[in-house]
Amino acid sequence: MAPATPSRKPLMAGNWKMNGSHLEAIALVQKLAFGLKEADYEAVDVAVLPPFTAIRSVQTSVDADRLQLLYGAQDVSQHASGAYTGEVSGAMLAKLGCSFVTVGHSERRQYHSEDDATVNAKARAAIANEIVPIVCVGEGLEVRKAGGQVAHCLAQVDGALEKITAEQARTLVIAYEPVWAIGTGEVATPQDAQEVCGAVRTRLAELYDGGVADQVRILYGGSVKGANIAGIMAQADVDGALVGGASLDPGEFVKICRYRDLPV
Ligand SMILES: O=C[C@H](O)COP(=O)(O)O
Repeated sequence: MAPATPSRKPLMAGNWKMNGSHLEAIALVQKLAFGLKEADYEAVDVAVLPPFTAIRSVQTSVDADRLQLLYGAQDVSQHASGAYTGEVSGAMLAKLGCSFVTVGHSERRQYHSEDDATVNAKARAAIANEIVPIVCVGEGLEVRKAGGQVAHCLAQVDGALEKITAEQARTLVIAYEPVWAIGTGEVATPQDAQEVCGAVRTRLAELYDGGVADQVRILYGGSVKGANIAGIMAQADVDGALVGGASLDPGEFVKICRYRDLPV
């Protein structure tokens, strides 16, 4: 199912990371389906990003119950097919109905040495299969302490978007995830999130045009939960969240999707 994205409909994407069996994934989807109402889906796109082993089960649950829940993967091979042991291609993910795939997550950059060229190749592999890449950028603590967060993230954006056309860029999602705020309980302030997300949008206008910049959804990620989402979503250039730990708790994730009801 293609995500509905007219005029930057907010997107809440739950990155489950390496958690849960396919059976636990089904249970989690069922709980989310029970918690999320029609009005929620009208207000926001909601997506889950299970581990590869659970995507087929999520697809079956979504199809069987005709859920409006979108789903995707956490990684994609830069190659189309062939002798790449352990890798999963964009075509395979497309066949499973994936709408999204994260590329360039800091955990892939850090633990699998993925550089901007690899992130770019993966983003293009996703696009070639009509899957929307969620391109992740973000600075580590040292860069943040030195005040280099904007330059660092913009360089990652430039690298990730090489050879991606304006037409392709329109549907992109970019996620700003300061590495020091991932899974640490340290949340960037709403102003920190806006500073980088706003700079990314300006860069999109420079790389492409204002129309593209207006359409691309820019998410914040890093220790997002019900208690802080409303303030983050109040920022002009934040269009949603990439949620890790809190997305494994269906009650908390539903609360995040209903950020409009929460105090800023
Ligand atoms: O992809 C999600 C991010 O890495 C954030 O994870 P977190 O919400 O557990 O901090």
